[in-house]
Amino acid sequence: MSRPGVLIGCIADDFTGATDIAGTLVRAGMKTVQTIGIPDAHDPMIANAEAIVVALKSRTIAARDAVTQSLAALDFLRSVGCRQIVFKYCSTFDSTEKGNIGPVTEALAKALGQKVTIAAPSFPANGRTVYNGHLFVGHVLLNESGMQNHPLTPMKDANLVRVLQAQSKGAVGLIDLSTVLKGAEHIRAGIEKATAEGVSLLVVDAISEADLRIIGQACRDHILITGGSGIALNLPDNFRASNVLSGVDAAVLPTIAGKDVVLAGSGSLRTNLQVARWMEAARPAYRIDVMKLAAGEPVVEEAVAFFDAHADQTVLIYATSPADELRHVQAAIGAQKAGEMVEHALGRIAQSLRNRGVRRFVVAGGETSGAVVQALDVKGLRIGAPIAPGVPATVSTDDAPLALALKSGNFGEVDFFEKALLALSGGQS
Ligand SMILES: Nc1ncnc2c1ncn2[C@@H]1O[C@H](COP(=O)(O)OP(=O)(O)OP(=O)(O)O)[C@@H](O)[C@H]1O
Ligand SMILES: O=C(O)[C@@H](O)C(=O)CO
Repeated sequence: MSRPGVLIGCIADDFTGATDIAGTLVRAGMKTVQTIGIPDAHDPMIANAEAIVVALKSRTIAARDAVTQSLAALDFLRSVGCRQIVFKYCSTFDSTEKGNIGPVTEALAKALGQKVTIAAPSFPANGRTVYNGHLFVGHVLLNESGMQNHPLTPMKDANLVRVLQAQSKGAVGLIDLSTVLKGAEHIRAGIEKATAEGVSLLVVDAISEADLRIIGQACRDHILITGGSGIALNLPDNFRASNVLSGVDAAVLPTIAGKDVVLAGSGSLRTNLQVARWMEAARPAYRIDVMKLAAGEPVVEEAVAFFDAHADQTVLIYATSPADELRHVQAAIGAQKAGEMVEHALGRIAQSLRNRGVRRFVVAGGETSGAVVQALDVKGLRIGAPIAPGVPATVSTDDAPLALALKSGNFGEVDFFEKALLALSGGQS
């Protein structure tokens, strides 16, 4: 069988979201590489890839910049021959007031000449389901799940048709669960009917992986699909059905020797619990005091000194704080500025620790992971086995490889940090 080249190209709006969908494609048997930003089309790291996930940090930037970056990623993916494009955003539909999911989807659809595009953020393995267009996290609506307090993208409305409509020029409609449950033909008919009625974006209900697989089948011929990582569950099978996948085991990574560290910049409820669990176990932890950081105090140097003082143990360095403390800091400094300062500090800390022999990084938070990975000048990631749903182990593609676990804020059980450290050191998680 001759190699078909790259089949699926994903544009992810943050780095942990990128590893999430890359992990899904790997588990489905696709040789997948994650690039940090847009690489050169001749970069050797993409040589044998069947899927490429371009990780952008475009979730919280201005909509026009997110559009420009996403179109550049699309150009790259098309230049290497991708047959299907997935725009991957958060399963909690994280968006700023002015976007960016609507503007980016519409720009990609226009560039690809696609009339109607689905939006399917469901991720049932992590409790995110969509029913009658409303996004639930576990048993509660999105806007009651803690996401209403998100530091950068507070989600105050669970009705995704309304949220997406507010961000989009075209009309937004819904393919509801009763249609999804009737099967792929009915979904296709629903999409055709909506298109005829002038709808160009369709939120699609899904409450199980089976639903997402059927939606994936129904959209087999869509050149652009958007959603959470769950929408990719069936895409490799669509290609497998046409016998164009190599079938090589995609998930074996080398073990990386060296020191390790946990860096947490997520403000999510789950990361707060994971940090609390670390403290309960009386493991060493340094808290980044954002007010001190803002006052120009040497917080980065202190964090590194703390690491040095605990050289024989694994250290957690965190800015994660409960919602009320976060609000206090944001009121004093501004949410955007506080976020950037914390990200910059964690990036500098990561650089110093790498110079001290750290080779394995567990990072919590999408924006935070973006900042850390960029500070470490990582260009690409090979994707390994899952540590938790949505979080695979990864190893960077450079000559001096690093092992990284990039965790979305709300992912992983309370003992995720311990599990990830074990998995990255070559143990079983
Ligand atoms: N104590 C703090 N005060 C103010 N801002 C903070 C604080 N701690 C973290 N931040 C900022 O909050 C933002 C958290 O976003 P990040 O994407 O890293 O985590 P998350 O939103 O929980 O995760 P995800 O996007 O993966 O769901 C970052 O910009 C981070 O720098
Ligand atoms: O879809 C998700 O929930 C994650 O991959 C993510 O993008 C969170 O930042």
